[in-house]
Amino acid sequence: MNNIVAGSGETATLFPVVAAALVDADGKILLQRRPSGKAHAGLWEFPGGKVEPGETPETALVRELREELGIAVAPDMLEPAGFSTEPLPGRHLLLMLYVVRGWRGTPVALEADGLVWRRPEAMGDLPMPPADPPLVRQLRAYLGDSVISDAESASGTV
Ligand SMILES: Nc1nc2c([nH]c(=O)n2[C@@H]2O[C@H](COP(=O)(O)OP(=O)(O)OP(=O)(O)O)[C@@H](O)[C@H]2O)c(=O)[nH]1
Repeated sequence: MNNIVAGSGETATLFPVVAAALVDADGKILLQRRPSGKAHAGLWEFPGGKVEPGETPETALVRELREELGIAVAPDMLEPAGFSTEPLPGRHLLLMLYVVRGWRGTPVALEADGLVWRRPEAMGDLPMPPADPPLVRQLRAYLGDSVISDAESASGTV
């Protein structure tokens, strides 16, 4: 079920990963630094991780945010906001990004090397894994659109 046909004609195993863009009251997004000893060590990423067998993307992300940051997120607070794909050795990454605007608790780096809050337009100077720049572009478009539609609904034009 999980095998896809890669462009070369070979098959690759799909590797589903979920990630969150936590948005604070100033419109800043939380990024975490991957620890040494892991793939992409030292790079900045959206918190999240693998979808384990038997999990939905949403249950996986709720679990990862609890494990990595110590926060509680209700599944209905996860807004699908974009995706990216990237070939990896022996498998193919499918990285799904959700916007999260509400959670309980204060994020703490329980697994990462550090945390930083950045506006999406200011993320360019942080080194990120190759799959992430497309997500940042989609995030900027998504948040820009939702800011516009929030303003329109507040002014009664929608
Ligand atoms: N959470 C997260 N993972 C990302 C991002 N971008 C990206 O390429 N990834 C990749 O997606 C995978 C995430 O899985 P993971 O964090 O659970 O895997 P891991 O290898 O660190 O953990 P493991 O030690 O349990 O195997 C890694 O290969 C990671 O490099 C991102 O923005 N957020």
